[in-house]
Amino acid sequence: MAQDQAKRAAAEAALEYVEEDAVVGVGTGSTVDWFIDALADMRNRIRGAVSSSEKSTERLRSHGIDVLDLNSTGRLPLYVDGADEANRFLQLIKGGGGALTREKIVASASDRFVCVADEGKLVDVLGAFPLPVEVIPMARSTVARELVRLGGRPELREGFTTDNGNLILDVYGLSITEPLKLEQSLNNIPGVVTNGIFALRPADLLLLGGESGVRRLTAE
Ligand SMILES: O=C(CO)[C@H](O)[C@H](O)COP(=O)(O)O
Repeated sequence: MAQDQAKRAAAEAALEYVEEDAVVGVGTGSTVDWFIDALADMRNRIRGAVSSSEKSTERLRSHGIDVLDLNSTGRLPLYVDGADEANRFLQLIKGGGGALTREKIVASASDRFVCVADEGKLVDVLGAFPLPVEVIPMARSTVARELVRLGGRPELREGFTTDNGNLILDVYGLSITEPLKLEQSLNNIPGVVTNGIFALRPADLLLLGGESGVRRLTAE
């Protein structure tokens, strides 16, 4: 099964978790694009969506789905998003698309986080995928030096600005054996807005598309 079809199958399987009349939290990325396209068929049965990026907002609106402000919705019953890597505790690396900050905000405001991905995203140890870190522009160098001190090799994502007007450092060479601890340490570096480890708020359910259909994983 091609990777794209695996993503599509996982994304469409997430529809069954969408409740009538709900506001749905929507992530960002190619897998989520499939979810948005599928959600379009339910647009008259949901109240709308809270989006995690300008890109997803545009796609939601193109399907006639209302995009609501998180400040006016309160907590959300469901957040659906992709991942760059997931381990068996459903801790994730996210931010390949650079939307990690808003993704983390919407995930933390949601009662249930359903992560949709192709099975190639499941790993034993997080970190083969370079860890995205969103930084305030003036802190780029100081944060980069601190990331080197922690054992990583940060690289500026050239020509990229986040929806929040910040930069992304992609950190290579980290073997993330203690995701919770590293997420918290990175949060403490002045100038770091968000890091792409989702361990403080992991996914609740992982839908993995692959050859044999869609596997449903909950945390071990
Ligand atoms: O975190 C993300 C965007 O910031 C995406 O969810 C992640 O990069 C996965 O993307 P895709 O579904 O295209 O493989």
